[in-house]
Amino acid sequence: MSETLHDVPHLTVVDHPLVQHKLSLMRDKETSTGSFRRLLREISQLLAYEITRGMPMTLEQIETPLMEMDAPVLDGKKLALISILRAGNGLLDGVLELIPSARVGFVGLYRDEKTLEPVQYYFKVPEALEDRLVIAVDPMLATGNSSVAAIDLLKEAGATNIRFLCLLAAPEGIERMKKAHPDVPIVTAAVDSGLTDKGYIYPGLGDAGDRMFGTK
Ligand SMILES: O=P(O)(O)OC[C@H]1O[C@H](OP(=O)(O)OP(=O)(O)O)[C@H](O)[C@@H]1O
Ligand SMILES: O=c1cc[nH]c(=O)[nH]1
Ligand SMILES: [Mg+2]
Repeated sequence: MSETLHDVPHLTVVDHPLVQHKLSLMRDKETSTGSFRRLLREISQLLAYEITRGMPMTLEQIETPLMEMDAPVLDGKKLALISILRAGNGLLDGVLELIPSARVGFVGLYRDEKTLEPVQYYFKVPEALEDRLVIAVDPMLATGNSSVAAIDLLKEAGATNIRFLCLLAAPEGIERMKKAHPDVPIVTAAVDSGLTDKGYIYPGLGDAGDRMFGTK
């Protein structure tokens, strides 16, 4: 009852009207920090629905008030959600509400503003990654440098079944991920036009971490 890797497309854009409406509100520069955070949490749950498609299932015998039945339930080890700090936490919170039993890990990375290369400052992930579906979350896939580095680290730690969840992607980042990690399906709410010369997604929504936490 589970999907194989080949059934999951490399890129899925969730074009559901609710996702698109909330994303437009998030893009608006007048949207407050509080609303931005709330909208991201709401969208993350809609995206989580898509990225968890095809999770392994098994049948468990239960008794309804009327009769016994073999009911489908999730199978296998608890999945691992990996937040790419800091902006990943905005997606993590919502997904965790939907999958409260998930194990959680953190990869601390920030982008050097000049080189656009990721700088690592933290790494802590659940045990037995090799036996789990691993979902890495970060709202922004721009050059792809951060997500490629985070997934390199997850693979080094043993992960073999990884998916990547983001809110906005640039074509450049998708290409980079496809080259470096063709085995990692990506789910996003939108693919924008490109990158500015400073590496920002265009038209984008600005710096997700700053907008989420009110920093600048
Ligand atoms: O695809 P890339 O070009 O690597 O850019 C994307 C990265 O940039 C942002 O993080 P940032 O470095 O701003 O750190 P933050 O989450 O702490 O704000 C974002 O959350 C991604 O991690
Ligand atoms: O547009 C972008 C690109 C990278 N990181 C962000 O937060 N926003
Ligand atoms: Mg940032």
